[in-house]
Amino acid sequence: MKFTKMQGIGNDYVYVNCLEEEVKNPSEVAKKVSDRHFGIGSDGLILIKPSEKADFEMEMYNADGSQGAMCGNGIRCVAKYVYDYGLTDKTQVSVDTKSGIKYLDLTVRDGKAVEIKVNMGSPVLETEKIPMKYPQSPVISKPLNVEENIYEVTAVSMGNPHAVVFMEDIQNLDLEKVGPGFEKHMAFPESVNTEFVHVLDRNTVEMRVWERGSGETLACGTGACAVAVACVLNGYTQEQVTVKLLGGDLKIFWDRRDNLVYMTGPAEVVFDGEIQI
Ligand SMILES: N[C@H](CCC[C@H](N)C(=O)O)C(=O)O
Repeated sequence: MKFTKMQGIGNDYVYVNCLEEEVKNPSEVAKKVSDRHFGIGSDGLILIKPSEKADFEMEMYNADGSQGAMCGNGIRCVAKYVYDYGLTDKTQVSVDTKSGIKYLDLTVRDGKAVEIKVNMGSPVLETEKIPMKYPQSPVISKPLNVEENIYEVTAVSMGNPHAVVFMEDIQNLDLEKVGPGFEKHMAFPESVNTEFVHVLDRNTVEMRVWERGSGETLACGTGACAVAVACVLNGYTQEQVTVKLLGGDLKIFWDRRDNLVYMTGPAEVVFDGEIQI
């Protein structure tokens, strides 16, 4: 199987051009290629497929083989791949996903896409899903008991589920210990991606993420969008937010007039390869 390893601010996936390759059991392939010792090493597998509804289709699998509905860092890399590898000469590309068609604008320099802006669609506030101990007026964040510790959580969907937790110190957070308790919490029957956020100023936050199906990653594009929405709803930032992740920064803008979230960031090719799988 021919593949291209790519990364969006450190959120790295194995990409397969399914206009040329066939991947029979993508869930199993995702687990094998993601292994950082016995495989290629990645946060998961992303298939680039033809589409009747858009220019291309993105099918995404986490490292544990579970299928994700959307991947923000991944879709920027898909756009870069289809342009750089000559599948299209358009600098405005549409990509169908399990959470709908996304529209991307490519910035090209020396014939390569270097920055990609994605219309990530409209956020959905899902905090009401979290059971309240006492009935209160509708609130943006709700208490969630994780391993006997109470965390205030703002639940936002960007086509995939996110739980956003605000705290003063995320550097010393033991994510390996805390992350799984959120991921598998009964409040999220389809599991959840959890973002731990420290607000730096009205336009800047830093975050770490424990991703559903992949554990801690260096970045999460949909998560950064969910964080920006949660920051605005809780009154911490303005609608234009720079989200600083371990792997780099993403620029997020929530246009409240038409309720669309825009994410802008880089995408890089690491290497091309072939693997017997
Ligand atoms: N783990 C996520 C999919 C990958 C999302 C993330 N890598 C991004 O860039 O949005 C899920 O199962 O919903």
